[in-house]
Amino acid sequence: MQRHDPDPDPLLHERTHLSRSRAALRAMREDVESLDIKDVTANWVNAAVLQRQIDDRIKALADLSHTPLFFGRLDYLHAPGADLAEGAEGERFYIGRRHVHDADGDPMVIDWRAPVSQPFYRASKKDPLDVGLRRRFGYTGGELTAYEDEHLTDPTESSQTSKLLQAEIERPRVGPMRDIVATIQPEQDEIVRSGLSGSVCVQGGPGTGKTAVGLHRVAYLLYAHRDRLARTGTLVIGPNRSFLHYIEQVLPALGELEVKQATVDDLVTAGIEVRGTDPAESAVVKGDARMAEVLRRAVRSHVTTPTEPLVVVRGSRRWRVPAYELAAIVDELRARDIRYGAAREALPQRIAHTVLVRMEQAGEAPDDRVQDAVARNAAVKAAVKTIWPPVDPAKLVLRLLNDPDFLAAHAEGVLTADEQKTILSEKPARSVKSAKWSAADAVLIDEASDLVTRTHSLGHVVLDEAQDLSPMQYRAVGRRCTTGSATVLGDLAQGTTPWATASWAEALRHLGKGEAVVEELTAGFRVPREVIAYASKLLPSISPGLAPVESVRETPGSLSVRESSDPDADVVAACVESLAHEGSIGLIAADPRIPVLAAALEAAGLPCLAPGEETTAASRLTLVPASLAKGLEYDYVVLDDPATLVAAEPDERTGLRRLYVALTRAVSGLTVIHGTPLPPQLA
Ligand SMILES: Nc1ncnc2c1ncn2[C@@H]1O[C@H](COP(=O)(O)OP(=O)(O)OP(=O)(O)O)[C@@H](O)[C@H]1O
Repeated sequence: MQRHDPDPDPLLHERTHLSRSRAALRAMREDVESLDIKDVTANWVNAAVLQRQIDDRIKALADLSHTPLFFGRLDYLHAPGADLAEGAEGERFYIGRRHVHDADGDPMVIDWRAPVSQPFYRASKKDPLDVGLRRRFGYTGGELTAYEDEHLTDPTESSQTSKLLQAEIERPRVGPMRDIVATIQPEQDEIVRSGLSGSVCVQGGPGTGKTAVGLHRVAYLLYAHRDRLARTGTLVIGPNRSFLHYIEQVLPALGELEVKQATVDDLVTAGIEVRGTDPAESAVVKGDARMAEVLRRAVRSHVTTPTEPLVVVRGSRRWRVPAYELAAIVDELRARDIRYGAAREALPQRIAHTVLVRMEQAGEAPDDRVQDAVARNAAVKAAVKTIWPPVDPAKLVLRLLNDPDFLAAHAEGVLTADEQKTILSEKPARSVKSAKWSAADAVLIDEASDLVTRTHSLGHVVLDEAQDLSPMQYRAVGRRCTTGSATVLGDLAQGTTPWATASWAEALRHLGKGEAVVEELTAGFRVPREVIAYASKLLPSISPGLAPVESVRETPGSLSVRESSDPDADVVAACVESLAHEGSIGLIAADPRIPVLAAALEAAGLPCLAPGEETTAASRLTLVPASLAKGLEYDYVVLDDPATLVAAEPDERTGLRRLYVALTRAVSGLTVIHGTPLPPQLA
């Protein structure tokens, strides 16, 4: 494909640009390293802050030998508009992970997130976006070794799938998740670059790049709205620790070190310890959005209408506020859309104001200080304590779950009698401390806390594996981005909780982002065609109406399904067989099978890791309980008995969905070993 290029040795030319860019990056780093802040900072706090910023900047300017400085080049037909381009006078741009400039400030490498880089991801023969040539670079061990050209305006050149993209997708997966900056696809790029103000929801089957897209979107938003998001903060929410560990390197590799990660449980368990679990039926009711109304009523039930007048003594005078006037103040505060705690704080001032009016009517001239003093008066404080008492969210939830009458009073017409019975504790705890709180209880406490004091909202939240959240969990996440936006990622077919999301529209409503656009990703970058076709046989049973993923990869021989009369031995043998290949291996099994298989592997002298432990070239086999497989991937997967995996779940649909997740973790090959008959859907 080099026929259009007049350059006699393009590769040499590009390598020269690479080494010059590297030198320029080194010079940029040295500039920062040589900054002397002694003279510019007046105090040690400023010095420490500045030093930290400098250290971060130095880290961000590191030249990582295994991540190429640039991966693409765009030759524009015309110089892009000066307002758009980082280097408007040039027509050729090298696209990389970060911006690099030479001593004169001219760009050597353009950040992939800059507007001028966008055509690298979006330009096509149909719409070349003024790009004459798009070049992709291939690297081997940090060396630039190949390039691939597309002449977008040349009608004689036929479109082909990029071999470099293909190679990137097929590269063995050892270690944590990698970034995909070099190969983001057009439909993914649209999501990555959608604006900060709007929320986006992405429905996509296994391996369509939802997690990758969500993480790159954060990196993009931080680039495009750095100041705003530095103030308001960003957060990535994932299903569990091992998953978060798996993805934690992606953003730092893109130069973003400030993004926090958490599970939903992490967010809501501040101050209490989760030691209990709920049976499914009660967790479903506790996770139902109607609980928000029960809690709202319970919190507000603490407010009482005053029946006694209030008498404030100041000096020799007594000021009397009649009960009906106090009641009017309370009614007005009740009607306002403010938090319980905020209203409670406003109440003494309102009462004091009424007293002040009385004083003025009596010819006094009280000022603000008098109002403050009245608000702090013991009689006023005592009245406020009776009328609008403090509410402890955990105590409130404890009482709802322990006291049938209290629950009935607030759940009347909201929860049925049976539902109320379901969530009442069997062994009522005496105190918040001794209670065996469950994860669902923690979410209730979080909701109650928000009714009392507004939860702090972040600038942007990415919610991964969203399909597993209960409505109450969506609400908990939603209140952490009320003033910001969200990226919601999930797959309805992979929902394995009893309260799994059935429709995105409804989930987004619970999240408070009903206006979010739902996008769909359908191209699969992980699972080979044969394997995804096999797994997709489950779709009609687990998520009728969802289209199967279109794998971009043909890998003949990637699926092997074997019946076995000695499954433990055959599973071990399949692991040994997989280990003969390069890359990571995951042995996925029903959770109850894990101890047996761990023993079998040990007896065979095969050491294995737990999910979340990083695979390395030396230690590549992970034993994965099916319950933790979500979101993860392995080059080769050995799947232990599907029917057992299905049977380990509370119902068939959940079992088949869990199986769908397990069947879709493989990048290069899947071996299914079954000692019992396969579920009929797979037969
Ligand atoms: N454009 C791309 N170029 C290269 N690799 C990609 C691209 N998009 C996705 N991938 C790779 O495909 C794999 C699957 O991506 P990812 O884990 O983000 O998918 P997912 O939709 O979140 O899957 P799941 O539903 O199973 O959680 C990852 O290894 C990811 O790096």
